[in-house]
Amino acid sequence: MKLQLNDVYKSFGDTEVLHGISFNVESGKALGFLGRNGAGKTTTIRILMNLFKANRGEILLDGKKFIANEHQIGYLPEERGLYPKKKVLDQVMYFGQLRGLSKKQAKENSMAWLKRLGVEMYSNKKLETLSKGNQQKVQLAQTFVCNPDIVILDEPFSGLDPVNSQVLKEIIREQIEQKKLVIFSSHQMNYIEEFCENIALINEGEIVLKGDLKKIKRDYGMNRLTVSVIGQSSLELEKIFNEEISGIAKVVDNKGKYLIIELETGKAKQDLLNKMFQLGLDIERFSIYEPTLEDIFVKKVGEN
Ligand SMILES: Nc1ncnc2c1ncn2[C@@H]1O[C@H](COP(=O)(O)OP(=O)(O)OP(=O)(O)O)[C@@H](O)[C@H]1O
Repeated sequence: MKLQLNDVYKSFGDTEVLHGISFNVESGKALGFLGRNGAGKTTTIRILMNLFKANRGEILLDGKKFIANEHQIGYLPEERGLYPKKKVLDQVMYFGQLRGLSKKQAKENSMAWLKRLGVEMYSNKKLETLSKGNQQKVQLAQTFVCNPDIVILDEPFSGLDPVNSQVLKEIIREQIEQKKLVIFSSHQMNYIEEFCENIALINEGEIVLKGDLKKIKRDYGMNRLTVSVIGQSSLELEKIFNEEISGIAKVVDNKGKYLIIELETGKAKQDLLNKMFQLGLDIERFSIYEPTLEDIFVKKVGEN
């Protein structure tokens, strides 16, 4: 399956918040959808879910108009939508039935998911009596109860302790392996790096970066190296770079234990190595720099 958003616009009153965004999601390759607070992620997801109507643009699934109600979608919204006074099993089942499962199937699936998420012992308790993390797990059971083909997770790890995060990680990995179409929105970059082959970065209602995360990292790392030497602090080494190596490379960041440097245009790694040997520097570290997603995020949308 391939989901395509093409040139989607959305305004609230006179304020346009999405200015023509486009990106694709393919099954089996999770998409990390990220951006700063207020960038437009939730609005985009709500448009996908048909909770908001776009002013312009189209959403296609395998080339045909995408109508959310015609598909099994597991949506974990940012604002959690459960009933505090209702019993846990009843509300997960209710949602399953709402999505077309028979009562029997809904009960079976609900119990299986509550068990998988380690909250089956609360099935007859009112939701409001559960801890925040356990309520989150019930919400996750609801997300998966109808065995969705499309899974949209907005900050799914919020409130989960490390053990429960591990359980959820396994579930998400499974969903990806089962070739589900997964959209994962989070401010926690480490999770996006862990699961997502592709990313779409939205800033102030525009997609400013998208595509294969590995390739994006390679492109961002281009011409950058991490360097340290034995017997010199990173501050001392920074000074040497500024004073004696400036035509070959410049320091872009001092990480304390090492420097991130960028080769000047037309200069190669070998030029820098030669110069460092010439200066008698005892090289400890000299490797291609691979930026983290957080580095890329801050660089791309960190200003202002
Ligand atoms: N119902 C609404 N009415 C008016 N403006 C809205 C509405 N929903 C969202 N907005 C505005 O649209 C913009 C995008 O908001 P959105 O919730 O999509 O951001 P987000 O990327 O999900 O942010 P966060 O990471 O904080 O959840 C914001 O300026 C927000 O104030």
